Amino acid sequence: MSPVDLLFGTTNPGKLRELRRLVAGLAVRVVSPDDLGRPLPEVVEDGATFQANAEKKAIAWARWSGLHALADDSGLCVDALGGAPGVRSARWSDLEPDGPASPVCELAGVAELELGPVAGRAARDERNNDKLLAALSGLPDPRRAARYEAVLALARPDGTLVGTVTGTCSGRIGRARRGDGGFGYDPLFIPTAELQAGEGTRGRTMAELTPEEKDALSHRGEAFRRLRPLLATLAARGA
Ligand SMILES: O=c1[nH]c(=O)c2ncn([C@@H]3O[C@H](COP(=O)(O)OP(=O)(O)OP(=O)(O)O)[C@@H](O)[C@H]3O)c2[nH]1
Ligand SMILES: [Mg+2]
Repeated sequence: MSPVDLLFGTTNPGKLRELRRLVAGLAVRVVSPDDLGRPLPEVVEDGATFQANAEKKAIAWARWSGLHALADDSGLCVDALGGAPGVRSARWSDLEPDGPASPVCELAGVAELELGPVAGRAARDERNNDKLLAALSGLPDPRRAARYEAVLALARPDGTLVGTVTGTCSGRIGRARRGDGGFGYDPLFIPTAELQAGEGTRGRTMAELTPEEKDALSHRGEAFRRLRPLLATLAARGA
């Protein structure tokens, strides 16, 4: 039986890397928007919740591609910031242009234009992390609690929804970037499981974990494990 094609409707290479790992063992072939070689649809993420955005993206990508499509809307929610940045995590630092300049790019938004989408995203992640450190500056550990949330939505080619699943990962925001794995806020996010790893351990950030270690405890890994039975059924039916 040939694997079923599943479009992963994302513009985020970090998410795509993780999803390709997570489908291992399933008769599913992950197709990226770039694989289809057509101009990407503009999907405005104007939903107030991760679920609203994930479902909107999944439906739009399914209809655009004619394939089953999976979309992920996710983000970082910081207790001391009332749950911000939340659904605005990707572009948080662009929202108030007076955020601290990134070491990579002096002016907000210039990176995206001049360095291209990948370097632009890296520069934006740098600015987001600068802003997060500034926003929590001086707060003691107990006030630096945060959680990642991920919502995965699966849509049929006709744009109807198969299902939506969620995952979360609690942790704490560190005081300095550590590690070069993962993406986005990972260099500052210390999972609770790492903080409980034992007396005297400093707790590794998400970016210091191996990919497999991150998948085992991340919000995306948890959401995907809830999605797996739906994908197995899809694959068994040959979509
Ligand atoms: O360090 C991180 N490790 C993670 O595991 C993670 N998951 C989400 N995030 C942050 O939240 C935004 C999602 O925004 P988002 O869901 O709109 O995705 P995106 O805009 O990057 O791509 P797309 O899937 O929408 O095309 C991302 O950009 C990141 O800043 C993460 N940061
Ligand atoms: Mg997005």
